[in-house]
Amino acid sequence: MGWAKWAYEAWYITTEKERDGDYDDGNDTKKRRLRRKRRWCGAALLLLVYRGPLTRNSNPSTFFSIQFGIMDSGLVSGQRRCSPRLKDIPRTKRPYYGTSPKVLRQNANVIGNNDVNVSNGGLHLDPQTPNAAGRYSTATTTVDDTSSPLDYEASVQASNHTVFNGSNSSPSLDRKSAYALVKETIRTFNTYYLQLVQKMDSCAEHVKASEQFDLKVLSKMLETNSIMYPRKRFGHLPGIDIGYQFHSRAEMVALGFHSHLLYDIDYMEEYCSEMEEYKGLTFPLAVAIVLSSEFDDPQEDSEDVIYTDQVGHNHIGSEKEINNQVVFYSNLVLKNNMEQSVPIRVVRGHEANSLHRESVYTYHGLYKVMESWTDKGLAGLLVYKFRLRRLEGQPKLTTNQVFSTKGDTFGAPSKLPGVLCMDISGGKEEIRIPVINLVDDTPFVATGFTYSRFIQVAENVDLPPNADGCKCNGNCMHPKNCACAQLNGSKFPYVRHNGGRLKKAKDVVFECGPKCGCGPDCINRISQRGIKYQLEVFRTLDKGWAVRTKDFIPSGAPVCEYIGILKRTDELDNVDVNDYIFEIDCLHTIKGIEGRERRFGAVSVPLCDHIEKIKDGYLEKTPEFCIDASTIGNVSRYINHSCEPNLFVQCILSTHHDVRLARIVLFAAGSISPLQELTYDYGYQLDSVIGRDGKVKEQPCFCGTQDCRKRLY
Ligand SMILES: C[S@@+](CC[C@H](N)C(=O)[O-])C[C@H]1O[C@@H](n2cnc3c(N)ncnc32)[C@H](O)[C@@H]1O
Repeated sequence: MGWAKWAYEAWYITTEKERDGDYDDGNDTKKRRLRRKRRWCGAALLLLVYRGPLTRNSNPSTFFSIQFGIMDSGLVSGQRRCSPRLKDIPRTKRPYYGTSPKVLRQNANVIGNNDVNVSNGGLHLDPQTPNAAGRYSTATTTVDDTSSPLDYEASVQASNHTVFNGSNSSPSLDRKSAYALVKETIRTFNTYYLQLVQKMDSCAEHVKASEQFDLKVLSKMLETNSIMYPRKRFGHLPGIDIGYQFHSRAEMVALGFHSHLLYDIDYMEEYCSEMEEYKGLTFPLAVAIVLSSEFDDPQEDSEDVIYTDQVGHNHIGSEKEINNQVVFYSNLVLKNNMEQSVPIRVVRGHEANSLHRESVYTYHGLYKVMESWTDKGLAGLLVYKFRLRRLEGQPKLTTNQVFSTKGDTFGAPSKLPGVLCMDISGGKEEIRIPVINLVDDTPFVATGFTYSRFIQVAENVDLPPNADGCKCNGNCMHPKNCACAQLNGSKFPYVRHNGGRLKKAKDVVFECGPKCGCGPDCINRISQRGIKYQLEVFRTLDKGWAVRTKDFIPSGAPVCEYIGILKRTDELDNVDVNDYIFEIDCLHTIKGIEGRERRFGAVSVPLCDHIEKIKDGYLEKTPEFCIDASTIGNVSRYINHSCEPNLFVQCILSTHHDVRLARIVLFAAGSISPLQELTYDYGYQLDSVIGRDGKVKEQPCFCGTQDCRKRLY
């Protein structure tokens, strides 16, 4: 560990120094030396992190390459939880609520799913294992037995329906496991990240330290066997479809999609040619390539890209000496891919132009290296260029994905086509919320509805008095001294990062309130600051109005509170249809009353004494109170349901401590890219909605996700 510490510190210090401008004296040699030093330190650290074999390459730009360690693949049957709400749904169709990645991985193995193939050396060409990857590979061998096992063009054609047409095919267990596992892996990554951020929260410049955090988080993921694809493999990775967006290079490493934080090309080394499944192939061979934002590619939307190694030259010999490029590592790798027709996963990165987002990387699909040639690069020196062409038969990226990839979110509302209202809040929110309809002629009618930022309370509801608060001054700093933090298990539930993020969903979050000594900037008041992301109400084809974000939203960030009139639920008994009711069922979900489940996965959080004391028998089957947003509300009334949502519901107590009247705040369940629709799980029990005629009402669900339960209620 001494080595790791040395490498980490050296890497950290050099990065800091460069950021602080310590080397910014116009001395290029000094800068180059610094970068090289940092690269060495980073590589050494990564090497230690991955604990894999070290191979020495002649090109300093790819001096070390990293192989993931092999994981064990013990066959242990994973259990899926089942509540009464889900009892009628076949086991394979039940929604996924966040079992640990480990259990999912075990499930994948138990069902013969080779999605996460950790035991056979990483290649998935076994015709006995029918999974997305298996079908793909099997198709290759059966379509044309004489073709190379890596003739991906044939396999793409043959497996079009199973691999690519996700939206049209019914969800299969293997696909579901892979998608769920991707989500869970990213969630684990975010959780570790936020835990680390919290540890560092007292450090002033922590916000900028994301690269160092990434390394630590990835090392923790390796320790806990949480990397989704720990072995490198060719072709598509199940669960990661074309158009999938990574929010950092580290996310790609966490998933095992591309295992370098720094280099463009991820490749398999020479020793792989000794493996049975790769017999006859010449290595090194690239598996994935990241075309970064600096990458100058004039043909952005074409099917071809021209790639030149970012380093561009071999820095062999003295520091100042820059040689012509020779066909070695990154170039050799691509040449090998070209000569053997082995396609490469291509990811394209773009700098963000919106709040809190650094970059986004979109998976564009499999590309084949078509040709290579030499050209004049910097100072007239020789560089190798490669033309990569997208394999045919792969779906095109949607407009949203392309826009999002470019960090472009359609510009100012006034310039947008189809704008029906410039600001639904009428100036009440700090950021305007436009309403847009690009799909049909439906006008936006807001008669009978008043926008409000704050909850209104019905006359027959008595709010409890404000609870005694903490005695902190200014900002609450030390959880041990803060009475509110103590209610949260002696920890602050939030970290300051990106304007405040909830570390993980809890049964209830106790925030500081009116009687607390702290001010509005206190870390324990994150949900009280109103909407800070650019949201947009838009028309959908089948779900009416919906809400999407124009900004990147980091996981755990508060998005909006469900606003409306706080009412007694029994008042609604005579109402026929009201689509805008939110039952405050915090206690019911915590205690599993009437089959209600905890809302955000199986995250086990200790119940605080206060809630523990409430006896189950005391609770009505239906929550006593609800928030009715039919006549008064905010943007959250337009947020639709999804069976795989990107928001989660968090109960929050910030004035009184009566959980039956808790505030309902929606938080980002993962990183949310611009232009994604915002959704949460309404959590209806099936057959729980009865019409006036006494018959069970059914509402089909159009969320369109892989694991859709098909009914809203
Ligand atoms: C709170 S409102 C959401 C906003 C609503 N779409 C609108 O146009 O005002 C809830 C209603 O939206 C529709 N809805 C929401 N999510 C849906 C989904 N996944 N599938 C079908 N309809 C949905 C249902 O009619 C539901 O009762």
